Amino acid sequence: MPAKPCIALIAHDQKKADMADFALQHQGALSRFRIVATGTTGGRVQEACPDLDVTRLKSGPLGGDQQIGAMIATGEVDMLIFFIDPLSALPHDVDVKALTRLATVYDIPMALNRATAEKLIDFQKD
Ligand SMILES: O=C(CO)COP(=O)(O)O
Repeated sequence: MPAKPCIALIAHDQKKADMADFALQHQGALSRFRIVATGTTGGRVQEACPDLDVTRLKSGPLGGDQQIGAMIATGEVDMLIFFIDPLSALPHDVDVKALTRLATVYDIPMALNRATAEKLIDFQKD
């Protein structure tokens, strides 16, 4: 069986409920991926969808965004869904920028809000 593609899931605090709901709604499509997530986001996704296998990395402000960026640079991530909060100041804003930059450099499909994520995940259904 070929290896599953990898999807990275990240959500800022104000968007975590939205991410948990998104994961619940799209459990079927997400189960076709290996899922990696920043620490707290991964916990919320796992809580909402206990059947999904989620690898939790460090929390975003403690390096999780950078870990996912490194995985993108080494070709390990095929898609990024990142629900960003554009209305709050973040101590690790530079990490967020670096991550979205690398996803652009490596031309990874990337959704930064739910509307785009819904479209991207729709492509995964057949
Ligand atoms: O801060 C984040 C992304 O920038 C998300 O990290 P957590 O999922 O650990 O909250």
